[in-house]
Amino acid sequence: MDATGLELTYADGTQAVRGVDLRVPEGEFFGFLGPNGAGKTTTIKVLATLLSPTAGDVSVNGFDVATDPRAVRESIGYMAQETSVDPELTAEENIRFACEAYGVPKADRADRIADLLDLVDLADVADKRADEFSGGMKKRLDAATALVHRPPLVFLDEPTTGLDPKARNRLWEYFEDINDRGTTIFLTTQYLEEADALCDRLAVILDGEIVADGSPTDLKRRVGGEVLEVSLEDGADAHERAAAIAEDMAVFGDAAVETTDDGITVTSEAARQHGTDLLVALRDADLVVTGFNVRAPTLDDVFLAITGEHLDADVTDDAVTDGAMTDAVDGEAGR
Ligand SMILES: Nc1ncnc2c1ncn2[C@@H]1O[C@H](COP(=O)(O)OP(=O)(O)OP(=O)(O)O)[C@@H](O)[C@H]1O
Repeated sequence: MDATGLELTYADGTQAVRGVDLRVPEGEFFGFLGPNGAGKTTTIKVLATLLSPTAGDVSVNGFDVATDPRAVRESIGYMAQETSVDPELTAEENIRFACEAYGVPKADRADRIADLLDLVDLADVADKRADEFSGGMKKRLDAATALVHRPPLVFLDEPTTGLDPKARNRLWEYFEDINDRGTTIFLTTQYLEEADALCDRLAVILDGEIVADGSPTDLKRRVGGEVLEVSLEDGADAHERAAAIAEDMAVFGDAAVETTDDGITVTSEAARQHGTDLLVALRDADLVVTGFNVRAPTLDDVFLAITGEHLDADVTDDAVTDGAMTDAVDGEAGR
């Protein structure tokens, strides 16, 4: 898909997406990362023809969203943030219904349904009603219904939000599986770990604009160097003093220094080489170091470097607990 100068302003004047350029080649696992309200869903809805862009050119699978929206819709899968499974129907019936809606030829339906139930690991509960399913199972069923017409490109809008880590990991497997089979994936997420684990390439959106893009490795490299984590005794005052000392040390160049709950972090090319110099300087200032670690940057460091803020969407915060199905049925613990 290709978008140039994409803009979407809502009727109330909210400029949700402002001049976005995006190109996702065939076969890529692409991640669209950003905090709540950054413009991810708005962008995906334009790409899936659910909203008309206010400005810009967008083509999906070679079809223009403005002039050929029907062809676009027939050539994509779309998994919305809210699951679209019908709780009154069984897993199999939900997929059968999607087959009818997407016009899958009658002769192909039985095989297609069996394949998809297998793919999302719901074959054993094919005859159970979806209202008995856990949040993770409903999401997997939803993913299956988005794939019935074998689209070459699938849009997944925050598919794992609210799921516990185990349910989330199972969904990841299916996404990787369909990507391995050649399906292009456009995934929005606010989970850095998810983006890192799955995506070949990422774009970070903030306030409707793309502020960075590249592979997870590229983005981490751009942070520059490694991250030195120093834990300190005492409270915020000591952390501030330690941060000031690190900032004054010429060996760290223009390092990014941040205070944390435990102490400070220093991100610098010289983190490893001059870490001990920092420890000596802190000791000389009567600051007591209780821990010390040098690590590679994470995507959270990337986000911090770009935006000055952490993207702290913790996947376990609001883990889905609905659904009556037991772990024994689904094998999905920790709900
Ligand atoms: N129908 C609407 N009318 C007016 N403003 C809207 C509408 N839908 C979304 N917005 C606003 O547009 C901006 C982008 O929202 P969007 O839902 O695209 O963000 P998002 O990155 O998907 O966030 P989330 O993770 O919360 O879904 C936000 O400021 C949001 O409040």
